[in-house]
Amino acid sequence: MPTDTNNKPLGNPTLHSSGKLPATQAPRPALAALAIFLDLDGTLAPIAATPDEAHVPVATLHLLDDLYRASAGSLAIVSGRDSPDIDRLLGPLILPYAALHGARIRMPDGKIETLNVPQESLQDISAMAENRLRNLPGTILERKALSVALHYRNAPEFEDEIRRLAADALLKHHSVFEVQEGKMVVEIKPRGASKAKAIEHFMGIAPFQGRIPLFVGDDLTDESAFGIVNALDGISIKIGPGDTQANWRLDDPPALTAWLSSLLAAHVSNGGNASLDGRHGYE
Ligand SMILES: O=P(O)(O)OC[C@H]1O[C@H](O[C@H]2O[C@H](CO)[C@@H](O)[C@H](O)[C@H]2O)[C@H](O)[C@@H](O)[C@@H]1O
Repeated sequence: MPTDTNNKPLGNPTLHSSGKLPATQAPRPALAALAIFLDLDGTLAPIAATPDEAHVPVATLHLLDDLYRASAGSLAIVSGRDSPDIDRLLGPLILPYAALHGARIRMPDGKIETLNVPQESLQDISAMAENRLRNLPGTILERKALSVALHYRNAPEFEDEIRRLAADALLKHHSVFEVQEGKMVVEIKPRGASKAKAIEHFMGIAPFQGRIPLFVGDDLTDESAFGIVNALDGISIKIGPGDTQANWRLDDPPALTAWLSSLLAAHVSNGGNASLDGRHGYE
């Protein structure tokens, strides 16, 4: 039975139409006890027609800043995006992150750890993708430091072609790369990199260590993270519809910001403040 911040049962939860409980009825640990991990696209930034058009609303940036402080820095972004994109989308905030599906991590002290990936293989895949996508108008090739994303949101008729392209690319490079499907996208990412491993890594270090992990995501790449968070007795929340192993669900990014704001409000009404000396842009 879910409980509130005082461990009181919340009563009879009503199932979300999807068969998952709405996260409004999830346990609500104090922010000081939480390790907060948030996906970016589809979770903080509403899905847009192209990667460049996505943005995080300003009110969400302020909320993240407050949560970061109130949780004493125990908040990280866990995304498939490349690292410069994460900083651009969240600017002026500079937050710990796992970028590129966990292949690159910025630790709480600012140090960056990157998986070793053979650049020749990546270039080979990129060149092949560029060549074949030329014949698929409306598709987008997103080149990232350690992966490539093949987008078909604006050309759904090429979904099968894109899947074939990714499979062909892996014929030669499957020992170091693997396919990650997502929302109207097929990505070729470093084999073994995962959001689950990134969260495990963060959970082994301060200030995350010893806290209850919370992860919120919306997409297939988030499923491994839901799995590890469940295994650690944390709180896993899926944004939007679709099968998931997350334990809770919220409808969309505004529902998430409302829920996170309520955690912050409980923190403030319990006498908490948001006090971490600022590397952030909102002083
Ligand atoms: O792990 P995430 O932070 O959710 O990133 C996953 C991928 O998100 C981006 O693509 C998705 O969002 C785009 C903008 O809304 C949308 O146009 C696209 O269809 C989605 O698949 C991003 O471009 C990828 O690099 C991320 O891996």
